[in-house]
Amino acid sequence: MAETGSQLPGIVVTGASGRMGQMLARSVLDNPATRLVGAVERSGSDWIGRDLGAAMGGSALGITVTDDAEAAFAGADAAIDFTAPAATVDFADLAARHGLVHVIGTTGLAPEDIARIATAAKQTAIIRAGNMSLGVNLLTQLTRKVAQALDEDFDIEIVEYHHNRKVDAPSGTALMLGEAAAEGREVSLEGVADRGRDGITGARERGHIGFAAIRGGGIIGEHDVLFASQSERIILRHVAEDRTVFAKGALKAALWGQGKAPGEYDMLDVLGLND
Ligand SMILES: NC(=O)C1=CN([C@@H]2O[C@H](COP(=O)(O)OP(=O)(O)OC[C@H]3O[C@@H](n4cnc5c(N)ncnc54)[C@H](OP(=O)(O)O)[C@@H]3O)[C@@H](O)[C@H]2O)C=CC1
Ligand SMILES: O=C(O)C1=N[C@H](C(=O)O)C[C@H](O)C1
Repeated sequence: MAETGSQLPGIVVTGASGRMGQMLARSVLDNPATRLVGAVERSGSDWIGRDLGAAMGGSALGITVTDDAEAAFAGADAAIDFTAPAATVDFADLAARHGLVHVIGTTGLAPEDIARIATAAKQTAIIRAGNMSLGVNLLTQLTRKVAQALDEDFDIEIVEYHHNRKVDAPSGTALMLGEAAAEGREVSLEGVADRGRDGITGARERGHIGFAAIRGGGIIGEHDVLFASQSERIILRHVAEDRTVFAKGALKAALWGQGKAPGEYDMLDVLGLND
């Protein structure tokens, strides 16, 4: 039976004034299978109290941007959250209390943030990924397979490129790719990651996985996984041409999560790429 407007999953977007927040709000509004039911910003933002559509430079939508996340979450089926770590852990608690699906795109989470999210996921479905695009999630699988096939004669280096407003490094995507490479090699990433080189570093250690972060202009997000031996190089590369790839994945996750048991999920679960 076709769903009527009020039965479609209602979605709240947090960080609504942000680069991803605006992209997500537009994607929810454009998707005939979803309803936008709330837009949350941090207290003090000059978007609070304004109509979201007008604040985004278009016509009014009848949705007022609020800092009352509690009220916004109470009436929703899912929250899509691309904000900042301190906000995301609070939103996870809130999602758990209201039993709504929490889709987390926020990166730069510390181990204690991830532990708090895991606690919240005992009460509701939480889907989290450092990159929600189909391409990057496929790339993690390829990276794992290539790392498995090659021995430590091949040095693995992950190079990420982002815009000059990005606040965390390595990117969430770079860490996903690093985890995939470490998994392929059957080692713990923590034990082999080189997350920044400066000065007299000594020669590269065999078996380590290196990370390098480039920040410049408006680069949306590009990632290279380099496998380099003395005589050949393989480079796996993903380029995000625009932010719709992330929003599309997040929306897919919000819909996929409806009716799922409490727990932690990732985009491989959503995309059916777990093998
Ligand atoms: N997983 C993925 O596929 C992707 C992940 N990201 C990640 O998403 C996050 C956001 O990226 P981006 O949109 O570029 O960043 P922006 O800085 O443009 O947006 C973040 C927004 O969150 C808001 N915010 C901060 N704290 C709160 C709070 N307590 N309550 C409500 N809103 C809050 C910010 O408000 P203010 O500016 O006023 O502080 C801002 O509007 C980053 O961690 C980024 O790495 C980005 C793209 C893809
Ligand atoms: O901050 C961004 O912009 C992005 N962040 C994510 C990350 O940290 O990998 C995903 C994407 O690359 C864009």
